[in-house]
Amino acid sequence: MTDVTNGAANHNTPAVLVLEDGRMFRGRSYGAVGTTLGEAVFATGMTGYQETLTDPSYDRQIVVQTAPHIGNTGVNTEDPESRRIWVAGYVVRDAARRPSNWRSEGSLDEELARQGVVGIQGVDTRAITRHLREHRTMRAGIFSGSDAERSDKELLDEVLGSAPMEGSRLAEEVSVDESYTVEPGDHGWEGEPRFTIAAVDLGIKSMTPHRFAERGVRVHVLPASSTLDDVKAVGPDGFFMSNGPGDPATADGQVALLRSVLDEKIPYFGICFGNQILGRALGFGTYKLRYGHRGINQPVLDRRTGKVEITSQNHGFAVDAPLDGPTPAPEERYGRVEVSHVSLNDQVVEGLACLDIPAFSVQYHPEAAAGPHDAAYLFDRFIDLMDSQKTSQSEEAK
Ligand SMILES: NC(=O)CC[C@H](N)C(=O)O
Repeated sequence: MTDVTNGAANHNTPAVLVLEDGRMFRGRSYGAVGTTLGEAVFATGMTGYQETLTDPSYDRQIVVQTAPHIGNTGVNTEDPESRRIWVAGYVVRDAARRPSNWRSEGSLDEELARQGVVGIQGVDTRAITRHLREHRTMRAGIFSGSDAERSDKELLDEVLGSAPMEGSRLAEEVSVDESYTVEPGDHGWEGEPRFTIAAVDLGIKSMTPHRFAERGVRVHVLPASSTLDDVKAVGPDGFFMSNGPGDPATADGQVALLRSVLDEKIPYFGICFGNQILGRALGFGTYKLRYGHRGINQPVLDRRTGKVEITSQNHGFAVDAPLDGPTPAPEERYGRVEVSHVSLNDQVVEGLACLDIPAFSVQYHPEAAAGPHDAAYLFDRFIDLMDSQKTSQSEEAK
């Protein structure tokens, strides 16, 4: 929830970050002035703040940047990953006073103010991060201007009255209302599209359809509430579910949709929320991590190849699946499944691969915006999966 009471920030305007356990960090306003509430999380990316801010998976989250200097390259119109900034609030140590970059079209401070995003600067982000890491991510508020002058108790009560992330259903809030198509020809692909997929937007980042399109895949992006008929209407060779905000335990509609798609033997690839939905469709549970994984420097082991990837991540929940070997999926009709990828920081499940149906997913972000490109091979793996499914279906038809 954001309540902006007056205009752009003046850098001497007081601001305070209040955590739900009563810890307070006083600083100065950044971006819009007013009040905002959300879940405080930390992100460890050294670069790519525009991609972070515009990632719809950050809806309702107050993002603390561990990189101390933010805003130095300004903002441009090329890097956003969606139509707007989604973070509920923004916490930085040292905000750049003046942007300097050949692509810069304006200052981050002004852009945050223009979009009504309340932030705070001049706080000890290292101390905040350590606190969240030791205690867990928690509800928080940023209060600036006259709102920062209210009593500590009033501010804390407001934070304690806000909704927790557990149980939040947010994908519908950030998804598109109308479907649209991303054409390979608009992304450098020459010739006819090779495949067509239906991609459900649960908070999709624009780089994801781009990565498909540049490989010759036509992408029909569909709203979060789409049905099996909507999916089949585009004649898909494959099905995709995107990243997105909120608690995967609330995504019953999408779990039911994915099950019906898997029952049709349409190849599936999921990213992040799409990985959690595959986990649930197979019958596993999900749970909230203590402080999550957010940043563009997260090491993951591909257990099939033994290779380590440095990945971009943004998740607060994870799939609860057994790490040892292929196991039968709790939903028996889907056969065996294995945890294909695992976090090298804490052994959290980072990928699932089905052995008896054409479906796999990862918890991290191979679209790499921002972030390293190590995991781009996953888009090719999905193309190979669609290819072999098409071949085996045409052989069956003979
Ligand atoms: N980026 C994502 O898709 C995040 C998925 C889910 N909202 C989580 O926090 O774990």
